[in-house]
Amino acid sequence: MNAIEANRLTKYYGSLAAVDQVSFTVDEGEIFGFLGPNGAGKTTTMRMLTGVIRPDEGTGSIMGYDVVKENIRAKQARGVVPDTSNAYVDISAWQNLLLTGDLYGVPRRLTEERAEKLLRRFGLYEKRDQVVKGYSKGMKQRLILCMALVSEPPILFLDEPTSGLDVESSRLIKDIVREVNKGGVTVFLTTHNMEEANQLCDRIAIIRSGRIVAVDSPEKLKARSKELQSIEVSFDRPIDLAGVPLSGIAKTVKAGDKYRLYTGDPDTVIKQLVDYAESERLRIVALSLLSPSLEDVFVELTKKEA
Ligand SMILES: Nc1ncnc2c1ncn2[C@@H]1O[C@H](COP(=O)(O)OP(=O)(O)OP(=O)(O)O)[C@@H](O)[C@H]1O
Repeated sequence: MNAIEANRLTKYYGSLAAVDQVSFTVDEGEIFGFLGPNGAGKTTTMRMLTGVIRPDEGTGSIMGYDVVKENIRAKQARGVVPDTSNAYVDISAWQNLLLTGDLYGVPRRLTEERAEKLLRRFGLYEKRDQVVKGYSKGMKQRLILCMALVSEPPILFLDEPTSGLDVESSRLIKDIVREVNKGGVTVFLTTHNMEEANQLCDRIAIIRSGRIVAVDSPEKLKARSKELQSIEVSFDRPIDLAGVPLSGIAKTVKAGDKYRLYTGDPDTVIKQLVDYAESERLRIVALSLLSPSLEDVFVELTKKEA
């Protein structure tokens, strides 16, 4: 059984198809990333899968439960960290967790046990009785993650979980996502942070203007774009490499004192660079072959057609 299934999910806002026939499946135990630029439709997709809004077309399911027709069962199977805080700010972290436990029908003693464990793991236990209003952004985000986990759901949804957080909170959240995943929880997360997707995800769906343009593992996505290999080179004195006729180059980019040459044929380009340096009596200070970063692939795939 798939942990998550989206089948031609579609949502319109007026005439805009914010999400347009989006289909994918997430296996149990996977960390699945939904990566796309601002306004691509990530949050809208997640809201349909988490029962906040209804799809106009298509279906979604969580552990086999239809997100519309069997919403209660689907809800029991997922914990959600939404894009805006769902914690009550006038009560304490502890009270927020008890409320969430009640909402999911978890027996009170079990909620208390889990709440204590979670708050300790998230470094919030000492502050558990403080009202949430006084929490920093990072503390609030950690609390929201605790709330999403208190029902011990098999699936965890996170919308931009580390966006705008300090390095420490962000790292803690990533560590915990990995940890709960090791414990068997399937994770679906949206992000526009390529490095985060690269570090965390088993597979990534790239979404652009409401449509999925690729679904694959980070490494396979990188391998797909061989022509996005590049050579970084710098010489001992400044030269205008863009004016030098080198063959086999798709694009030349100057970055600081270095040049980055994109090519599908690094061998030929490196030989030409060496010849050029010799004829001009230049010393090559640095030369490296870079495989495409996820960012390169992302930029390529999310480029709007002219
Ligand atoms: N409630 C709404 N009413 C009208 N338009 C909306 C609404 N919610 C989203 N949109 C539009 O739908 C498109 C997709 O938005 P969505 O929030 O899903 O994108 P996103 O990928 O999550 O982007 P971001 O990273 O900026 O949150 C955007 O063009 C957005 O302006």
